[in-house]
Amino acid sequence: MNEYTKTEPEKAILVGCQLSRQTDEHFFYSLDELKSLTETAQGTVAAVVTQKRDRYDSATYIGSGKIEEIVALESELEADLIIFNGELTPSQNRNLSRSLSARVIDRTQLILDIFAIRARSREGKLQVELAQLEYMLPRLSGIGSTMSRLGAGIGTRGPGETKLEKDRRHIRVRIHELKRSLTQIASHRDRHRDRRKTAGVIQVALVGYTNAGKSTIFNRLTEAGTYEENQLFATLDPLTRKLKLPHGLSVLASDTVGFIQDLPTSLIAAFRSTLEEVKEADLLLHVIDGSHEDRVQHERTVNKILNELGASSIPVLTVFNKKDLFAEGFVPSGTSSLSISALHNEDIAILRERTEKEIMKLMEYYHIEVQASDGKWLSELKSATILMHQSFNEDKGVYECKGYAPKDYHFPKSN
Ligand SMILES: Nc1nc2c(ncn2[C@@H]2O[C@H](COP(=O)(O)OP(=O)(O)OP(=O)(O)O)[C@@H](O)[C@H]2O)c(=O)[nH]1
Repeated sequence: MNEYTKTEPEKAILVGCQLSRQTDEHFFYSLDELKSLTETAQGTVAAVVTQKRDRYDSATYIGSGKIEEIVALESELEADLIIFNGELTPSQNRNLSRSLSARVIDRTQLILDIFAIRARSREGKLQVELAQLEYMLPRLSGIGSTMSRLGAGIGTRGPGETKLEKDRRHIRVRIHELKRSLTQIASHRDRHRDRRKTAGVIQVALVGYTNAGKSTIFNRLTEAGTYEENQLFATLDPLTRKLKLPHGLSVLASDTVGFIQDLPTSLIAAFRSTLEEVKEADLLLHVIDGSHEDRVQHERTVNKILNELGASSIPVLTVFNKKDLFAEGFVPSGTSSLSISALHNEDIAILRERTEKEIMKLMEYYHIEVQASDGKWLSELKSATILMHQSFNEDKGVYECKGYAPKDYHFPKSN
């Protein structure tokens, strides 16, 4: 529960408009997704209304006959809000709000709302607030009082609602402030990223469709190794933590925002900097809810977004999660994949091992001898490489060490 959660779920009517150029598959998947998104935002779906058109009505998005149908439905079902499965222009929103008594929101506002509930890092929260305000600004005038501020239910919640003022001037000032803070956070993050790169720290990013279980896996993978005194790890965003691999090497793991189909453009822009982490990653763990009937579309959606981000060449380990809920007989295929349940410790251990194996593929095998007197070097190898094997060679008086090291790793000089 969070402070924006209402105890009574709001009743929503969903409205979809299928254009002639849109396939049934895409349209109904997108509508199904809108249903899940509504539920994620703690609403219930009371009815779904659809219409086929050649193009959206420029004044009201859908035709007047459909609006009358919705007017009748909203009073019959006592709906609290009408959610349109698209992006309404400011004037469409105004006109629809005049005809309908329930609150009108669109897909973008719904998604922004979910992001507002879920944003965890300070940067994420500020970005959602900025995207909400920028979306709201042109839609302010002439809208009923419930729409003119955040915090009035689904589609209106946000991390900064207490600071918001109704009037545009205040919003513009706040937008300016948010942009400044975000620039500072971004440059701070860039500096850290550079330091991490220079230090050769390997980075893993968890990506996946919303609700796939990324955060659950992330927390379990990293719980043993949160913050260390080590400077490199000390002041990171809370969504990047240390992940210790079975042979002792520590890498950095980042949790990312959940992906959604047709992510509104304003949000892609807002989250671009957070998603930079994805581009910088050496390995992606693509988490898929294997128990979800739409898992194939989910996987496609995520791959499409990765492609758009320019991250499609990064090696991926596909993690089919929620094995405990898989349909009978479902066995995911794919060479670089595994099935787990994030709720089972033994599966998390298997994932950790598998992640280490994938990271080894990015490294170079080494076999070296370390002088017995050179203990410092040995401990350096343990912490900076995957040291698979070490044994003492009595004849030579050296340790034989075998393992995998980052490609640009500089082996320390022996005494
Ligand atoms: N039964 C079952 N539930 C799981 C498993 N993994 C995660 N869950 C649940 O699935 C829900 C979503 O998990 P999260 O970890 O929040 O998912 P996420 O991918 O981070 O979601 P976003 O924040 O939307 O990106 C939570 O209720 C988890 O408890 C699993 O292996 N089995």
